[in-house]
Amino acid sequence: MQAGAIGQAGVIVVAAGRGTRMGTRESKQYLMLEEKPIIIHTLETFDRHPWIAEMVLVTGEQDVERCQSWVAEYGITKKIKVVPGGAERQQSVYHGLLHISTPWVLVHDGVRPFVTSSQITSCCEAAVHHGAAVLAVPVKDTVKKADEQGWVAGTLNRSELWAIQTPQAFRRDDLLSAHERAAQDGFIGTDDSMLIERLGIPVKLVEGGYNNIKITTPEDLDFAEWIRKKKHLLGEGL
Ligand SMILES: Nc1ccn([C@@H]2O[C@H](COP(=O)(O)OP(=O)(O)OP(=O)(O)O)[C@@H](O)[C@H]2O)c(=O)n1
Ligand SMILES: C[C@](O)(CO)[C@H](O)COP(=O)(O)O
Repeated sequence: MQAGAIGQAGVIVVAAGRGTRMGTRESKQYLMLEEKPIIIHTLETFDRHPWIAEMVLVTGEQDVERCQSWVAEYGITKKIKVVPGGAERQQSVYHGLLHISTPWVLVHDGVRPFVTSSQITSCCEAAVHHGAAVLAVPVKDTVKKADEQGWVAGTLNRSELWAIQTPQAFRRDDLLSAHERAAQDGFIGTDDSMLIERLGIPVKLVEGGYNNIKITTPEDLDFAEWIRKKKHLLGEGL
């Protein structure tokens, strides 16, 4: 394996959520953005990346078939499996992980379609160098803690705060152990790094981008349209 490069990695793209905060009838990962479902934009970026050897798309059980059709229709070229997920994001990642055979694995939210090829590269390089890596951006707002009555309970030191994104890259065996340990302990985390951190494995932060948004609420769709238009103006693909 070339120094600094991850060699051949697998990616788990999780897309089995219901999108309750978006509130649309169609799950947000299947909404159209520039005439393609959001999830296809996400898959295409990983499909084009030279270090990604295999992909696992985790969807709701009821969506496996239509996603398999889309993968063919939109010409995804890499080895890809579409598998059903679980009730929590964490379970969906675990279901996907059971189908990964590469020594390194990336986990990515299906609803982050603006991840770039160079962000994937940076995340992979940092993982190989440091053992585990996550994309993140410095927090721009002042962040306060609140008490239960809605009063300010303190102000956090912003210079220490990062908003965590995906992809997140780990050794496959570490991630498997981390998920098994979390399941034994009944621990549910909001990202995979939390599970890795519980094993005492250091995780390196890699600067991501403020455009690598997770499409979560309706206003994110407007922002996604704006990012798409801006990328066109700049002559960049999605
Ligand atoms: N059981 C779940 C829950 C979430 N996800 C995926 O994890 C990513 C990040 O989750 P989030 O934005 O919270 O998506 P939803 O769970 O769909 O949204 P909500 O919490 O508003 O219902 C999404 O790509 C989502 O499809 C998943 O694969 N399986
Ligand atoms: C993994 C993640 O995208 C990091 O920001 C995020 O935590 C997952 O989203 P959720 O809304 O907490 O499920």
